[in-house]
Amino acid sequence: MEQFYTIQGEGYNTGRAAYFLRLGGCDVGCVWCDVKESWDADAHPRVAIPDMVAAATAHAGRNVVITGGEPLMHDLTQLTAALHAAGCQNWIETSGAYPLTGQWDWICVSPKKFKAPLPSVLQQAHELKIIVFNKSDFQWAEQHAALVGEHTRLYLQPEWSKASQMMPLIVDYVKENPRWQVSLQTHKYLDIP
Ligand SMILES: C[S@@+](CC[C@H](N)C(=O)[O-])C[C@H]1O[C@@H](n2cnc3c(N)ncnc32)[C@H](O)[C@@H]1O
Ligand SMILES: Nc1nc2[nH]cc(C(=O)O)c2c(=O)[nH]1
Ligand code: SF4
Ligand SMILES: [Mg+2]
Repeated sequence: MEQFYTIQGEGYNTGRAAYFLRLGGCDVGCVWCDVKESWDADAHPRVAIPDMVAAATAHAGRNVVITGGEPLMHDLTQLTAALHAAGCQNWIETSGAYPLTGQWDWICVSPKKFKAPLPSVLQQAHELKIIVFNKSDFQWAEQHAALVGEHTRLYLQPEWSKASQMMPLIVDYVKENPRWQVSLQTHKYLDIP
């Protein structure tokens, strides 16, 4: 759908330069999704893998974030192999609703109520990032934390439109439950892509 070189705004790798490949297509249907224009894969031009790799490696950074849309609706075997061959570190942003394909250096799973994550993807997550839209999401967060590995990093990220209401609850929760950390969509505060 789009490609851009920016700073990873969220989660464990926040603040690090990364080239984003946003792949079209998603059927998860989050009511608060901040890229609904990504949902229809056919609305976006197809780009060949060598062209994506060339664009990604035209910058100083070598970290590539593959996101969407839901990137795991595509078989990512060839794209990630080509990026690795070009010396890139491959990071994914996924809901976990589809089986994991490809070679990954960092896996961020952000599970959704609208389409459940697969246990096999949760078990491979380096990072679990829960979007907090209302109070009930803390209990829901714990249900998913029980399904990831013991070394998986746990993040609570406010849903953007609810951030001012949810941040005080997130702060209190992290102080009481220090295995969790705060994640903010810092790129939105920085006004960068
Ligand atoms: C747009 S999604 C694309 C990747 C994948 N479909 C997923 O949901 O993980 C990228 C990240 O943005 C988060 N996100 C989407 N809309 C958001 C919003 N309104 N507020 C906060 N985070 C949001 C998602 O939970 C996910 O972690
Ligand atoms: N800067 C920046 N960081 C991000 N981290 C995850 C994003 C996404 O939409 O997947 C995203 C994004 O859209 N921009
Ligand atoms: S799974 Fe990701 S891309 Fe799909 S609707 Fe939800 S937030 Fe948006
Ligand atoms: Mg985003």
